Amino acid sequence: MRLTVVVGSIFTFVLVDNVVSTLLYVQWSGPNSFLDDILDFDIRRSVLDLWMVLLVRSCLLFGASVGVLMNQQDGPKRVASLDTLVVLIGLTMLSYALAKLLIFSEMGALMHDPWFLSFFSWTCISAMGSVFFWKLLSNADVASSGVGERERLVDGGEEEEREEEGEMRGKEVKQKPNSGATLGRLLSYCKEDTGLLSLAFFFLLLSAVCEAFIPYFTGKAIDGIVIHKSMEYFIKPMIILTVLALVSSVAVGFRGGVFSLTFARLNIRLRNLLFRSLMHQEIGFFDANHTGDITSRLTSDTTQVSDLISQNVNLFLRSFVKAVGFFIFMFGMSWKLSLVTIMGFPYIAVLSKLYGEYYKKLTKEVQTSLAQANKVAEETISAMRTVRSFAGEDHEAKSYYAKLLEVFALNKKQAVAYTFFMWSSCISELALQVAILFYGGHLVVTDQMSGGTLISFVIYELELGECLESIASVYTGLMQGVGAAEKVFEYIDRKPKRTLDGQEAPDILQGLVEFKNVTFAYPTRPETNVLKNVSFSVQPGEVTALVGPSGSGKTSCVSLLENFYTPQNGQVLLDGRPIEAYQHGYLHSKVALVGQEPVLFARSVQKNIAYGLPGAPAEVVVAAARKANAHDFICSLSKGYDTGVGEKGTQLSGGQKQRVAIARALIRNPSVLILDEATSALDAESEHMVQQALNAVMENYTVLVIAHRLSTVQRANTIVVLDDGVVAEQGNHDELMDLHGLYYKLIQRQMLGSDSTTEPPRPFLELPRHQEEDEDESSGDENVPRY
Ligand SMILES: Nc1ncnc2c1ncn2[C@@H]1O[C@H](COP(=O)(O)OP(=O)(O)OP(=O)(O)O)[C@@H](O)[C@H]1O
Repeated sequence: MRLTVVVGSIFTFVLVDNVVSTLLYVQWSGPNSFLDDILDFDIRRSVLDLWMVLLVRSCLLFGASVGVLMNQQDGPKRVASLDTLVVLIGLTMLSYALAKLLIFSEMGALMHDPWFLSFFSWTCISAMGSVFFWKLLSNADVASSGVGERERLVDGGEEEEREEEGEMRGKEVKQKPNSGATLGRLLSYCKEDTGLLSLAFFFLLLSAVCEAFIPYFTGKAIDGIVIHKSMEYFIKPMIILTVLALVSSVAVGFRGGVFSLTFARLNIRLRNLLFRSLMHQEIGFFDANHTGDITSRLTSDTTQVSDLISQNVNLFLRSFVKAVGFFIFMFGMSWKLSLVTIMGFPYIAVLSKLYGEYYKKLTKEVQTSLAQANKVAEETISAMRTVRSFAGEDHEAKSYYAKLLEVFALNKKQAVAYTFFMWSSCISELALQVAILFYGGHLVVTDQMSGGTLISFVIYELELGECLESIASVYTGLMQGVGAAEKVFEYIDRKPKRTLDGQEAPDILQGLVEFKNVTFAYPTRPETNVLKNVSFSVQPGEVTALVGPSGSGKTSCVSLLENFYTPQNGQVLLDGRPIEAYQHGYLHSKVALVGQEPVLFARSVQKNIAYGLPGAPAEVVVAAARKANAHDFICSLSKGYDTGVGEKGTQLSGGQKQRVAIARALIRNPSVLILDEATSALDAESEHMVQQALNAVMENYTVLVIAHRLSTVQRANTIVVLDDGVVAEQGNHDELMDLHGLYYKLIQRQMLGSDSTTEPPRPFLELPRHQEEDEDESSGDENVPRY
């Protein structure tokens, strides 16, 4: 709402409040002058104090409104920061009015005076109204009020810039989620379980009603012995008590079981949604977020959500229904004592709210910190061989311990917060009990209540205290669950920055790849262009090689061709169409990649080869394996094609893995095959086996090959030399050698074995091309390819 409207409403409210309260006060005090009332003030007869309460709320609202009008930029924020204090003040005004009612009730006729009752009611309404208007002021729309528009525009502009910047850097721009909305959304995921939830609610009501009657009949049983001194009066309530206790126990069991079932289903739903959302995120998202963080949301956060929500919703409903039942009984027994009880509640509620919010903040921090620790553990364990080979065990253990200490520092904060919360909540409860006993004792002494009723009331009050304690702890637990849920929803709701919604799927694909003036920067490093105005093409049926020093951008070209990222400028075309115009599944069946370090899944060889093609016939798998020179070694494995390859394929050698990966690419019968350093990590024997497979493949496919070992690409139809993200040279081997440029230098360096980034060349690589050809011809080696 616009600030001017809010302030106008507040001024009107303050005016009306002053007029009405003063009129009611004057009506009550009659001919006595204001000064007499002050000088002769008696809390049991005067309502001057209620009028003073009016001054407090008027000053608060008036002062805050003027303050916000004078400082529209920060005013609403400052008002909002005092929200809880103002709620407390409002509650105190309300409690004071109730206390006044109780004091006047002691004076008999005074309480029934219509002017007093009107003044009392008006004070209660205005106390709540003040809190309402305060909230309105804290949320007022400063922007629309005209003044300060310029500042807002400047600020807004900056904000937009910051948002854009955030987007550019691949970071999320986060809005503070609303706890109520998150909880509502979680419950909406249980819609399908409405039947189960209704059943749980039925058992909940049944147990709560039974439990609500127990203190009442306990009081009856005590009255039977103390007042009636008769077994008959004692036994009857005892039998009812037993039946109530039995029914309530059975209902409690059913209720708990059904709730657990419902929330187990919620857990499954959340995980499923989250995993699906993750599967559709763009590759840049996985560059920017660590695997440990992501898996921690998928595992521990989702479990926390369902566990905490299940326990706490169960506890909250149970406590709430019981509390309502107890209240009804308590009001029936003594409205005066009930008012005393009511006065204490709001303070306990505010206390829990404050604690709950602080706890929620801490929980989020603990989870983030835990995810960091998990990240270290996961990274270390998955690279255990490297850690062992560098004797980094102790160092890694220390890093992990340091992360755990960070978690512990937060745990300490949680413990301190809990200690203070328990102190304050126990003390406030104790104060309430003392007040009840004190006032209850007075009521019994003045014959306004029987002793048995006081005992029942005290039992109810104790039970109510427990319910409220549960509700307070529920709030904390729920906030903890909501904190975890917000993190889960953040990923579920995340819209991928790149959608794979291309539709093209032509029947025939030539396999012509063109890079046209491509400039590209990774989303995590938007300021660094790793490819600059790169143009080259891969002709159908030919072998094109990408070479260049390490970090020159070869793999980045492959990533663009795989449609993992969008270039900032220029286009990557396949048969003349932009790569993103193709259907996702179609593109990856036509453009297949054998990566630097192929990743296999912990499944059988057969399933790895047929990955993404469920139901591929066995003979097709075998044919692909044969083409990849992998059939023989697969047959020699203990279970042949059904042999498991272990996590990431660790149970296979590097060369075997690579050949399975080649088979996985070939089974798709691709139009374009990308070989990214497919033999770089292999020993000579494995390389030979893989190279044999590749030689055969290269003759039959359009191939884009990247290799450090220049001998493997010398026979390519075209060699594109990249240098620091720029195409430095293009041509075939001879043309490039004649240029005496970068390619020539690379060849020279390799021949001399001085390129530190590569292995020393093997003997046959050292031969100049014509000599190599001569030797090839003379040796008649079938395996040396001619492209
Ligand atoms: N996911 C990424 N996020 C940010 N920067 C990246 C990412 N991958 C690579 N880079 C950077 O992009 C540049 C080009 O890397 P790229 O992997 O394409 O080079 P390359 O020529 O394939 O190198 P190599 O031969 O050593 O594999 C490098 O500076 C690298 O640091």
